[in-house]
Amino acid sequence: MTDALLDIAGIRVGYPAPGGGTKVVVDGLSLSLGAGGIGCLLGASGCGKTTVLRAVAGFEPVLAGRIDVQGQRVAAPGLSLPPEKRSVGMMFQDYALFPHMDVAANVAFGLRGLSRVAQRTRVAEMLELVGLADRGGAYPHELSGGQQQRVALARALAPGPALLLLDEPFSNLDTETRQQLAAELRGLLKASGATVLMVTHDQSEAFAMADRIGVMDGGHILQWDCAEALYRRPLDRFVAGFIGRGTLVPAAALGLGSGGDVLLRPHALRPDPQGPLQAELVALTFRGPGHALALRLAGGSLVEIDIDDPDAATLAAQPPGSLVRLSLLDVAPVRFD
Ligand SMILES: Nc1ncnc2c1ncn2[C@@H]1O[C@H](COP(=O)(O)OP(=O)(O)OP(=O)(O)O)[C@@H](O)[C@H]1O
Repeated sequence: MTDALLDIAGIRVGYPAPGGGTKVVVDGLSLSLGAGGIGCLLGASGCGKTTVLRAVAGFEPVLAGRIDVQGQRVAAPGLSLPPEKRSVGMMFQDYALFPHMDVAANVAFGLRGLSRVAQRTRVAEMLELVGLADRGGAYPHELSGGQQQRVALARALAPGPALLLLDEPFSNLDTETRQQLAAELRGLLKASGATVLMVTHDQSEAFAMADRIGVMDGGHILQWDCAEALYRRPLDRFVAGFIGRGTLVPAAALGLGSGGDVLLRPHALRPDPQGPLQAELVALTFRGPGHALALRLAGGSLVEIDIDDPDAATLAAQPPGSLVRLSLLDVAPVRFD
């Protein structure tokens, strides 16, 4: 055992297959989170993110591997502690607030073991934490989506779980509210001291929320790292393509020797009349702010780079098909064999 608050080692999780047997959807997955850390599983729909949360919460057994919470084994083959014995709280995609209960009663829902006075104190603390101290008497339909989400968070945190699981916490909110709330929710979670494992398919949410992110594909974590490391030092081609904007191009197309492919980020190349590289101009598009320049490199790779307004003004006079000279700014680009 380690001193991590959540330690998942090599879990396999599956569902009954229609024709009999088991369809394995998570395999050989490991991660570990220290107390107070926020971890996030990031991946496309169907890659197994929710299944991992369900296994940690105690709704799905593990077929191999183990899960420890606070040093206690909660899941292993043949062992599955019931959800209520795991000290794990969960906030689901749709919040599922009780519509006929006011905010205070919703938050008190998981506190039935406490005295009335203790319940009232804890509810007040939680509503204070999420900035809704004066809304305890309101009903869910009287609140905005963002406020409802904060009530759901207060309800999930109220019993003081060692670990909080958040499944797509922003899925009900419009894009603008999401951006604003991701940073706010991170602040609330950090203030609460909770250890959190969340899932999302949205990279900007993962970046805004998490200390560590696991990029998932096909039931595996390909890389478990901080946002910056995923962007700057992706360990494999899938992560390189999935995180941030960028294109893998043959090293030779950028005048770099010894083969393989290079990850070209949008700021890695810039127009430069004295530059050593040459590419064909495909299109110049105003993005607001800045411009995107689509280019065809030697060998045929199509790439898009971001350029400054002065460079765009110079290139605006050049027709598609003309040649553009370039220099490579990224002196040590990420390479794959
Ligand atoms: N109860 C179930 N029975 C059978 N198969 C299931 C069940 N739940 C999920 N699956 C399958 O397991 C795979 C992983 O699903 P999961 O919900 O974990 O993915 P996800 O990454 O969370 O996707 P999403 O973002 O769409 O929720 C999918 O192929 C899904 O169809």
